[in-house]
Amino acid sequence: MVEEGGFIRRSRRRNAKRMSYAESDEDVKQESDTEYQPDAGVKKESDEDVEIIEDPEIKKEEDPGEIPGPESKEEQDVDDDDDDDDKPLSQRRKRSRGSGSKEGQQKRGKRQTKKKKEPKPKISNFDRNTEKLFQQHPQLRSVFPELQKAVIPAPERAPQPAGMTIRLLPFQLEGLYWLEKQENSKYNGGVLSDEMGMGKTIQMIALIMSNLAHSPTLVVAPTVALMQWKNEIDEHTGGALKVYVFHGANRTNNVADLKGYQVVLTTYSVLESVYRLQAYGFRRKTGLKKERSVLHNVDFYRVVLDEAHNIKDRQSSTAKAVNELRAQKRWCLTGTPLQNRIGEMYSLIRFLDVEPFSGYYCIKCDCNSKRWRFSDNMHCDHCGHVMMQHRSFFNHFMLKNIQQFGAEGPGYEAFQRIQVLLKSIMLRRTKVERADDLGLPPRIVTVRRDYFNEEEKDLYRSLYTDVKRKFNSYVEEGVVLNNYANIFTLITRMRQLADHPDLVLKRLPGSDASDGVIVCQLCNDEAEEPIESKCHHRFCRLCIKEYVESFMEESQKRLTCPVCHIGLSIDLSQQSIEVDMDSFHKQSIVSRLNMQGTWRSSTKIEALVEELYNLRSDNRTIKSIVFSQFTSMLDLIDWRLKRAGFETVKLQGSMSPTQRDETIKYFMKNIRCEVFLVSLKAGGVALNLCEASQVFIMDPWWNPSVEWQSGDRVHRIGQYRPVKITRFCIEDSIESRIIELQEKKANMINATINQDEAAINRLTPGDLQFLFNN
Ligand SMILES: Nc1ncnc2c1ncn2[C@@H]1O[C@H](COP(=O)(O)OP(=O)(O)OP(=O)(O)O)[C@@H](O)[C@H]1O
Repeated sequence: MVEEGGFIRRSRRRNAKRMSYAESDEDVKQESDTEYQPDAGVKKESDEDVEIIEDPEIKKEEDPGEIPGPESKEEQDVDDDDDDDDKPLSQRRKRSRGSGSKEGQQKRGKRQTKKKKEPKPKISNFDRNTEKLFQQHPQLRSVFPELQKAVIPAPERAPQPAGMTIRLLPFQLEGLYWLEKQENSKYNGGVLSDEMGMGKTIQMIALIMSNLAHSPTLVVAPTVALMQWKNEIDEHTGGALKVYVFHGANRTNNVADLKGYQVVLTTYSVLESVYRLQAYGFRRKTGLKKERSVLHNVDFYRVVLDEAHNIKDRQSSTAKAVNELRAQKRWCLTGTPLQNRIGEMYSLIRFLDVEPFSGYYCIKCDCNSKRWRFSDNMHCDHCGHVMMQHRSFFNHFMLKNIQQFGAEGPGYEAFQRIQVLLKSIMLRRTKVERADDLGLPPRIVTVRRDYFNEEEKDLYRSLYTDVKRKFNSYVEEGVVLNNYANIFTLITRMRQLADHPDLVLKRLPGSDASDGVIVCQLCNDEAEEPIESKCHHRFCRLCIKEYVESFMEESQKRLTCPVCHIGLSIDLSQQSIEVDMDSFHKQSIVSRLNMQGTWRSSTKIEALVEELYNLRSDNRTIKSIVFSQFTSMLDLIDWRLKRAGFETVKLQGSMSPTQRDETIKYFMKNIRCEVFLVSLKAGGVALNLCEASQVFIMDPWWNPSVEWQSGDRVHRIGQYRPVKITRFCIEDSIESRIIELQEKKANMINATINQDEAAINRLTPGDLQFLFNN
């Protein structure tokens, strides 16, 4: 009876642990690299009677990448318990019986005395689990030793591919040699991670040209880069490559059509939307309807992901959509270094299908699989062992110890393993390393500091006093994080006021739709690339992304919607909401102001006008790019510059790829057009604007990488003039504190190896204190 009771208690304890595991797993899922709960809903373009379909997979898929370390008490106990699982019940009972009996106690006593004499060396849980993994999967033992031994061939130059009308630079020919070798290796692809603007596109086109028998190649790119790919291919391959742009309402739905092309170009959002319609369908009045995805039914030779960090969230529907593509060779292009973003790297490894790094392994049997499949939320579909007994190779050997120990001890070893893997699958060169090949002119960055005029100062002071009072009361009550949404919105208002008071005083009404215009609920501007949260609030993609990424709470559980303050759930990579053009009335701030009468410009806008006047010269046009995060600011600048006699063009997120392309071409080719106004939300990445040599950044932001990317639009191959980047800062406002904070964070990026970029982007309570501390 006692024995039975003991057994029953024991089994109950085990269940309790399973439960707490399931809970904690859910918790850590929130801590995944995107730090938000992906929203699975999406709407099919232009179908009014379409209902949102949930993605059942997203919720179901557990993420071993996020399992708490085996060092946690919970997991340690379960592992110990589960050693019994393979034994017959009678033996388990015997052990349990023995432990309660006199004989058992005597034995234990003996064991304890023995233990005192020769203490066993303590084995860490990591080592214990590693050994279990190796026992069941002996082939894993040699993975790292072999990688370490692998000979990385000395860089050689491939011949210039026939048919390419552009001469590849020496380091690009080396890149081509590496691409060819890598594609024919067991990895079937890899990551080309040259710094921005060094010609990753050109090198990939050269790879396609080097063997035209293999086709088609699918290139997935951000919308802003789509036409650039087409132009680069058309210009530099003398018509040798037939290109199909899979985008827009008239795209084909015939698989055979695509097979006739060497290159198919599409965007992440189109790919995600066609995949969703195929996998989950959409509801019409007549019932659930699924639609076959053309892109997922072609056997591509190769798939190239441009700006591959778009799939950094492996739980996002975009990552799922790319993983389901059929291709023999897989490539990722990204200009951002991977070493510092270990969690994000995993998503790329999964797309590249690098074995054994992308797989899951059972520590109880030889079961291994590419997918995490636990239909009953407890047992593996393949082997029946419980979740806890499965390990993600990448997570176990690389991620977990870094998360736990940083760059020390076992964390350092894990970091070394990552380096070894990257050596085999990634090529990265920097502009500094290849300065001789590139022949790039210098790049000078300056901060122009101005002071508010009296009227602006009064307005700013009253807003600031109010904000500081609120912030201090949150600090006193210890509720800073609970009020993060409020604080973030208030900082946005202060930044807008530093640009021009009208951005705050004349902003659009609080509702998220006004006259067909979607209004971002964070910046209160017309939303750029609008996306929607589960609670149905709409934001510019960039505004909400920055909001999510800046929140420092590790679990992200307390992150709330800035509007309704319930827990925020939003898929940052969802397709933008299409604006209904029939009911759309452009609500530019200019149309809401009396510009002819009493309107006053601002200190910052006048500072820009002064800079641009100083650039004017009689014998040549010096072209400039002006970046702002706020579209209304760009509207005001546009109006003011036109009055001052400057010809301008503007790039906004609401433009179609063709409109963007035409606007860029107009700026590049029209000698009279001096200023290009670019919304940071629309044109921060993947733009080639090297006709310009001056960059003006209107509103500083604490994430330095956004500004670096802006500068890289003009400091790239093809630039022959020195590039000057001017950052505007109103000295007596929050902007000067932001710049200081930015410098602090930039130093951190350089100083740490295990600091992921998300951490740098976060605004900790300490950072907030720093911002309000004047
Ligand atoms: N060998 C070359 N000769 C002349 N121009 C070149 C050469 N290689 C690249 N370029 C030009 O340099 C510019 C930058 O190249 P590309 O867009 O391929 O860079 P990238 O590394 O993909 O940049 P990003 O990371 O910003 O997307 C393009 O305009 C391209 O035409």
